[in-house]
Amino acid sequence: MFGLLVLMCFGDKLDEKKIKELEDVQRSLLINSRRFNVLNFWPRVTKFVFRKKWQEFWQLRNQQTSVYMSLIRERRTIKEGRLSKAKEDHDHQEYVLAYVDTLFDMQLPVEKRKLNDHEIMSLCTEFLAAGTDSTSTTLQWVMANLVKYPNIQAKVFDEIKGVVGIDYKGEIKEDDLQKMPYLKAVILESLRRHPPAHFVVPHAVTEDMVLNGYLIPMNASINFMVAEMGWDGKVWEDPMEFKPERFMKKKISEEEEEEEENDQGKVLFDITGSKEIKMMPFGVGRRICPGLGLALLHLEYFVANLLWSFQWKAVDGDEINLEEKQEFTVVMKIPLQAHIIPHSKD
Ligand code: HEM
Repeated sequence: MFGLLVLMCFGDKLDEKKIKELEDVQRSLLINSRRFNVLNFWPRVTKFVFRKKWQEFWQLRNQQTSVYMSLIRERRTIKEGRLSKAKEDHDHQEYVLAYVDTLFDMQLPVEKRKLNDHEIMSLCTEFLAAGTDSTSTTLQWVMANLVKYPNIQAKVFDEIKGVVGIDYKGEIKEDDLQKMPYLKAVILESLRRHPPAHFVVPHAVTEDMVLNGYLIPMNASINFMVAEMGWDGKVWEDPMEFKPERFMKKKISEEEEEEEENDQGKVLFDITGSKEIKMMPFGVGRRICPGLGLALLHLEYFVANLLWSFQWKAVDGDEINLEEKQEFTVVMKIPLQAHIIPHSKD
């Protein structure tokens, strides 16, 4: 997942060694983020009290800056080179835009200036940190449930088979995924039952306000019980059960409205919460996760291809344990172990 996002962030011409360096420094910062949190309080004082911790922090931070800066500069040179070559050759060969390219061109509307390299680094760090663990943790939860419930796994496999045909030996493509509502329902059910973030990023209001009779003071840190919302028995039937069917539109009788016919068997759920909020694994409103569409696409793509290539089985005598553990995201306490057996499609 990290490799894929690095590719989307910095484009295709990357040195493997640099990707590895980037991964190492990003992981160290993530793992140590809770330890370093204390440095946010009274930096003037903690500079002396936690001198060693500050040194450690700055060492990692300098390492991070050096790796990111060289990647940013390299990409800028590649971009400028390719664009001027394309002009010279009147060559309209497609240039695949990377996330960082969009930042080079961005103009801040109020300050009327471009982003500097440190701001670009900060946004690239956010892109990689926010998108990697959240998606890979969710993927692990989805696969764990598919191993635990072989009947659900078989249903997804049958759906894929129905779309591509049993003789198909290639990769499941993005267009095929649009025709797999049950697969989408499995992913939504996993996000409801095992959201990788049990809270969103803290929010605040810019002036005092009263909501449902409660005073929300200006600048108070506000958060939402994301996991509890998805497990609320007043909203969800058997909330702790893994039932993807709850996201499928119920089949209706033939006599019912003809216009509803097209919706039968489809997933009809608004994950953005624009009409009502029954769960919010990506947050809702203005600060909703901007990677939502990308995350769902990646999850559907990986799950479909992992199931199309292999049958996933529990290791003999092993119960799939769905206990949770808080790391950067909420992960499986005992990571998934499974036997994978290639499907014979001959
Ligand atoms: C299953 C995968 C993911 C989940 C569950 C998830 C969840 C979330 C949540 C709960 C928030 C905070 C929303 C709030 O504060 O109200 C968030 C923010 C964010 N996410 Fe995701 N995310 C996922 C994947 C991704 C991906 C793939 C990317 C980009 C590559 C991404 C980029 C971001 C960014 C940049 C923010 C901060 C937005 C802001 O500050 O306004 N996320 N995400």
